[in-house]
Amino acid sequence: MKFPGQRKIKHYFPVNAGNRFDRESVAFSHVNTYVTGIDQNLVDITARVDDELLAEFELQKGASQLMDSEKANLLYQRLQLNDAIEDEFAGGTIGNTLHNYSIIADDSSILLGVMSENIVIGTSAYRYLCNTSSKVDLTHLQPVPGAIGRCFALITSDGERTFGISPGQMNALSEDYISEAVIADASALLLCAYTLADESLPIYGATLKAAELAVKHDVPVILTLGTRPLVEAKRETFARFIRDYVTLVAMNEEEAEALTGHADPLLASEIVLDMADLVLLTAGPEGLYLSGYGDRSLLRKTANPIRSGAIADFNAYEFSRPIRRRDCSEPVKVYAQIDPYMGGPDKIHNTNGAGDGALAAVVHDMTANHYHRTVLPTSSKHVKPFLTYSSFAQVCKYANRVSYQVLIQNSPRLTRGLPEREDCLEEAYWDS
Ligand SMILES: Nc1ncnc2c1ncn2[C@@H]1O[C@H](COP(=O)(O)OP(=O)(O)OP(=O)(O)O)[C@@H](O)[C@H]1O
Ligand SMILES: O=c1[nH]cnc2c1ncn2[C@@H]1O[C@H](CO)[C@@H](O)[C@H]1O
Repeated sequence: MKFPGQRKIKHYFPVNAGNRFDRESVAFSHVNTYVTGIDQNLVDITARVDDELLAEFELQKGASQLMDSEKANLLYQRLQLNDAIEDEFAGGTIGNTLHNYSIIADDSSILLGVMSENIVIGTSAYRYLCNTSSKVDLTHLQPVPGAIGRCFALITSDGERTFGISPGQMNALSEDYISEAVIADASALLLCAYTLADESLPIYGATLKAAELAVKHDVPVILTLGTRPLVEAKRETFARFIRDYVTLVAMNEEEAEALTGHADPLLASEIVLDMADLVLLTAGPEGLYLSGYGDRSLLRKTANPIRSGAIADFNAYEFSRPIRRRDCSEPVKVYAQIDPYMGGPDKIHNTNGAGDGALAAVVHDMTANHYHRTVLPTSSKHVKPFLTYSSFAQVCKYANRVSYQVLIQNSPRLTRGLPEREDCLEEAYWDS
């Protein structure tokens, strides 16, 4: 696997500068890592629409919502008639994150979900397979006799995306297709709130089984919250699930407010830290926040100016590395924030998937840490079971950079990794 943001070799390798053994054991060892995750497999049908069309089809702007197949077919016909469809491309919040992880980390991932057993050229299933990185292992998917899901990703002129979901058989995933071996050896298990929305669906049971196995095998569970109305409707259920199973929660500001009642990102993160160990909160043009725990004796002071918001001096220890609360002798909440990379792209056509991109970067840093610990358990990097390889501040930079890449591509799935060097930046950007 590639190490995250290998811009400053000195910063990442060798860990103990000049130690030839360390360098060689890293270079020559063949440790296989991968992450896994469960998704409602679907394709994104991206189309440009106006607010009137959203109103006509009773779609709540900015949210993800289910549509019955009659309405979905009518919408599809209308979009075709208006020549509004830009793309039909593999989507799904976890599918995107695994794909992007595999692209930026050059490492494997295993996708769990359903796939049509008969693939016909041009169908959603066909497109899904065509647009997924070959590093994403699709051999554990459950075959189903019908179609996978369709997600109408409707983009309005303000760049906002609204999702209408026609589920097909995307929720048919049975717990029989959740293999203990796959979960036990993974560096992380990625889940989304969407598969926890309806207890009567098979995919709900599959998600619960995967989460239980992950906890049994001490594999970090990562939960991304999906969409505000769902979090509002299931607030208590999700809070309980997070307390019981989740290490890292990823969400945007709206989902954070729905979960905690706080619109302020720092206050919302503080509350979520009482349920989980690490919180990624993306805030669109305000950048993103990464919050978690540091152990008091291992805290590292920032060299950046100290900042205050709803929490005073919140970034004081952003150079520390995140660790689970239970692994701290004296846990201290640590916060970091970063503005959009380069201020964000000049023009944003479509923000779809920018949050998934940020999460893929955090997952990459966590997996790099797992890999390094497996190869070099005696390294000074592993005096404690840290969750990431890099500091809060560094992970923020990386997540922000990957989001930017998604935004300039206008598509949630990256076609290639990040450039090795940032020509537009001074090397110093990657220090610290
Ligand atoms: N308007 C913007 N200007 C600059 N940067 C942006 C803008 N919107 C998003 N970003 C960047 O993308 C990151 C993630 O964006 P956002 O908070 O919109 O994610 P999200 O709502 O979870 O997206 P999705 O659910 O579609 O994946 C932000 O942290 C920021 O770095
Ligand atoms: O209900 C859903 N289940 C799974 N994925 C979804 C759902 N709604 C939207 N997305 C996915 O979220 C991605 C951006 O984060 C989009 O690519 C879309 O496919």
